[in-house]
Amino acid sequence: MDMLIRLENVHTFYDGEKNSTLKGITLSIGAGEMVCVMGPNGAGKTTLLETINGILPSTGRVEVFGRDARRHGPEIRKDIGYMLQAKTFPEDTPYLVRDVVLMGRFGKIGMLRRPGRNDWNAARDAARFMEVDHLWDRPIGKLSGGQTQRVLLARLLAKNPRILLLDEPYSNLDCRAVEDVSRKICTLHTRNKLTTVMVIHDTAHVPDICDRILLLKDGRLIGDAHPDVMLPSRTFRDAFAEA
Ligand SMILES: Nc1ncnc2c1ncn2[C@@H]1O[C@H](COP(=O)(O)OP(=O)(O)OP(=O)(O)O)[C@@H](O)[C@H]1O
Repeated sequence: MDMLIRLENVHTFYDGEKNSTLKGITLSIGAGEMVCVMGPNGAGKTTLLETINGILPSTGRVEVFGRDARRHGPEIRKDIGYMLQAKTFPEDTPYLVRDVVLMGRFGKIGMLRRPGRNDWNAARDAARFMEVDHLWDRPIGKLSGGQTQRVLLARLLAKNPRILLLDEPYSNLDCRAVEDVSRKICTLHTRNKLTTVMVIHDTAHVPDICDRILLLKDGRLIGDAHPDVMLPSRTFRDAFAEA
């Protein structure tokens, strides 16, 4: 399998912190894999996504698409769709759904060009796929949590990435919206042959097509296995027990 993401003995540091937040992480993620990252609060899950995205200082080796993620960050990020944790927009945010979806094209458009017809077409196709095209002219701040999440996924899709990094895409959603967004993520992953790394909290949110769960605790990778092996394991249960 072609390894798209490779970390070797990675320590990631936050500015001003003496100790590293990630502590010696080694892992590889192959093309087409769907990987869930789990672990208690503060384990380093978001930090792991940001390290893969090449935006935090780290030691060790971080390779994405076979290139050093810290040296080639901007080029690598053109092919990564990164969705931040629980984004909600204030009601008076001055953007319409179509503006937000089109933002997914900005990396391809560049600073000096205006969006062309193919950019609008890509945005519209993405909105259609995520079933938010009927919301096209609505202000982004006036949507429900599930609709907002689908618009943000449409923005990622408009970018046409090879890797998806999703930080808790299901937080703030009710059960129906979780099911709906989950189905969309899985279809997108499979249809576009993506490699997906997704932070989740709830074991009920592990998709059927998940290949592996990475278990983090205190900045260390303490487990890496198929959900059928990981979820019933003692390691998994103990990770969430109070220290
Ligand atoms: N900007 C920052 N500066 C310093 N420390 C940080 C910063 N961001 C996160 N941390 C610390 O790094 C550790 C890991 O945080 P991270 O957000 O990666 O955890 P997480 O597993 O995603 O947690 P959660 O489940 O609560 O979202 C925590 O101890 C946190 O306090």
